[in-house]
Amino acid sequence: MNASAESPEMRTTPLKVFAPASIGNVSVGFDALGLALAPLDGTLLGDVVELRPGTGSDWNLDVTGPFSDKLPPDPEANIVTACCRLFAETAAERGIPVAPLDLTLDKRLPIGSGLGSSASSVVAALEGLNRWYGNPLGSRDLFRLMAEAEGRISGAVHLDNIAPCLYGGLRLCPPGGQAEYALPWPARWQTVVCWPGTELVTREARSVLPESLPRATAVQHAAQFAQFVHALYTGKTGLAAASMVDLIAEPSRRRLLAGFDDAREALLGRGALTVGISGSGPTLFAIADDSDVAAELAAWLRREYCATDRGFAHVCRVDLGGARSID
Ligand SMILES: Nc1ncnc2c1ncn2[C@@H]1O[C@H](COP(=O)(O)OP(=O)(O)O)[C@@H](O)[C@H]1O
Ligand SMILES: N[C@@H](CCOP(=O)(O)O)C(=O)O
Repeated sequence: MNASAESPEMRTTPLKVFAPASIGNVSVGFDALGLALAPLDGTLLGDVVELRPGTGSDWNLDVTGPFSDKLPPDPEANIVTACCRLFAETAAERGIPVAPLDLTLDKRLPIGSGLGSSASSVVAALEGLNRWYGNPLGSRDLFRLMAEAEGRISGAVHLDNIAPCLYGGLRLCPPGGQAEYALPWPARWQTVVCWPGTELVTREARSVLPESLPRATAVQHAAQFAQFVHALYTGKTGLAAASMVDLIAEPSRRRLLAGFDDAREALLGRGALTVGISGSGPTLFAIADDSDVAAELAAWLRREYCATDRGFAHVCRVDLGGARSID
């Protein structure tokens, strides 16, 4: 923890908290597995929330950054303001009064991208608020608030972005509870993510999913999930990659992602170990165990999968730090 040494009442220096981008679902493990990402070139891929002493009687939010123009202009419609109010209510229920602050959201992740954009704002805001006030909420309560805030925006509570974004790494977060567990991730693997520059709102991408699945599909997914976890723990990276098959969301969602099928074929032909939809899309991810291959996949994606000049591709390692203070 990097909390400032100033006491909460006396704090005058701004506090900035960064929360990384994440892939929810790694093809296998729909709603139950998520991976935090850090671009190898040092790009800060995630949102930053800065907190300062309040200058008014209510919370005050400014939004800056490359994707600020895509957010609703009304601060009340921003999930960061909702997080402030949720935090204040929860603290008040525990007899801890909190004075409103001035905040700035540096919106660095595209909205509706499949990179856990709303989770990144939620985690940076709530982690920042808790640090600012001297950590009045325990980690379970804080995690619960983050889940609630993310659920409000994406249409369902799913922890597969919140957990990796907060704690880093690959996290297993069984739906329906608050538990989450760290899983190993192969050190040699590089994850290439490409956001094509278009938007796909999570709520809509969830609405195309089937309500129920055939028994054979459920059995196959459970087996593949178990095989994936076994392969990670035993270092069988080939088996792990082969287990990354999306039987739940991809069959319904791939038609929402222009060029996804062609991209997968091209990337597998260029040495990708596996290719999938990041979160609810339209970001695509591919895994490679060789730097040259990863760089070639990223170059191909920039050329062929990006649909607007705002799109990007990054070669990433796993982010093991999760949410953290930055200068
Ligand atoms: N700080 C924020 N970050 C991201 N989205 C926000 C934020 N505040 C409000 N929103 C709204 O929440 C919705 C998030 O859409 P969603 O598809 O869930 O994003 P993502 O999948 O990238 O997390 C959008 O309608 C967006 O306008
Ligand atoms: N498991 C969720 C993940 C959504 O991630 P996002 O980055 O698109 O918000 C899903 O697949 O719906």
